[in-house]
Amino acid sequence: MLFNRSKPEQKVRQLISKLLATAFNLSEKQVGSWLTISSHDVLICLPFAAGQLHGALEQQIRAASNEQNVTLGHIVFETAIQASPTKVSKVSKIKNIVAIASGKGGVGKSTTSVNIAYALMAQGAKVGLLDADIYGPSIPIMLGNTESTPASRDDKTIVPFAAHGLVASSIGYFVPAENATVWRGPMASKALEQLLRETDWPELDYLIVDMPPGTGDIQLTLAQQIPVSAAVIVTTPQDLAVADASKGISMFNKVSVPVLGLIENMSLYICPKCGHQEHIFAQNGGVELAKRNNVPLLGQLPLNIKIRQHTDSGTPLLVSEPEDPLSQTYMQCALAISKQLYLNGLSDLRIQNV
Ligand SMILES: Nc1ncnc2c1ncn2[C@@H]1O[C@H](COP(=O)(O)OP(=O)(O)OP(=O)(O)O)[C@@H](O)[C@H]1O
Repeated sequence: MLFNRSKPEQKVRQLISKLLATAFNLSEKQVGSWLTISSHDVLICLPFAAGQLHGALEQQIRAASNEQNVTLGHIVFETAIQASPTKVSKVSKIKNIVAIASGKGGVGKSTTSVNIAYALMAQGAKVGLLDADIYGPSIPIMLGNTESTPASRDDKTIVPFAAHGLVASSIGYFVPAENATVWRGPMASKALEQLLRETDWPELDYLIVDMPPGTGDIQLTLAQQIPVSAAVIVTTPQDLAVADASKGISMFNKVSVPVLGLIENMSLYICPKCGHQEHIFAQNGGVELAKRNNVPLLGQLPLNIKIRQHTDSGTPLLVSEPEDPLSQTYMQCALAISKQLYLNGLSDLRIQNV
């Protein structure tokens, strides 16, 4: 029979499906399509970036197969991220554009964008970073790339600059910060769209876009005219920032860009000498906002001098100290973003199939 799989193969499939379903809180049916089994060899093609878990998953699979006397050969993990649908036409070679936004300025949106970009890369995705913050393009400084100017190989497209393995570009090359205050939404979005479409990006799973802070005309036009797959909102826990972040969520809802969730930055300060914890910017503001809006809390980062020192000196934490617990927190946020975008795609499919 055409669909009759051999018994040992079926056993391997059942065992691995069960483990993956538990690990990612999905159904066995959902994870079943990730598996290709040939004889005793297994290829696991994950639809989101979860590189940090590959080793532990393999160990769990091998332990379970020993216990159940199931013979296993090679286990290979791959990352195969799908493109999500957008209203505006997509940029060639870029599967997903994820906007990182904040209602209020200075909450750590650029710092988060940079570290999330590296964390997604460390999780196994192909990632680029676009600095769209016309008011204060800080990405070149954070990537240690202040000297570079846009170059072109063919006088038509711009070559993005490379920084510690990441490709990036900045609107700051084209919009002098001192002029930004007089820019209107259509002007900013035109400049950004040109930069986006005329940059010679390599194949990317994700392009992270560091948006300008705020929820005004410029942000609304950018969110509408750029083919954004989804947005992530960064906030600090204090009331003022949370109120503005809430406006940010409403803005993306208005233009039907799904909000993947919230990252609460500067959640608390832990004294490195005595370990005392202080909620300098109030407590749980982001947590409550996420609950109120029924969006996931993707992660919480403390106020920590290492984050500032590394980012401000052009070697972000993920690059300089990838094993640091704070880097691991960024890794978990990156995994949550990637997985949430995948889950959004599943619910889109369900809607289309109704
Ligand atoms: N978790 C953190 N711990 C310590 N310092 C942080 C943290 N997050 C950000 N910072 C620091 O706070 C400052 C502001 O951060 P950043 O520039 O990322 O904010 P922003 O929201 O992008 O600002 P803007 O509104 O200007 O775009 C930077 O000096 C950065 O290094």
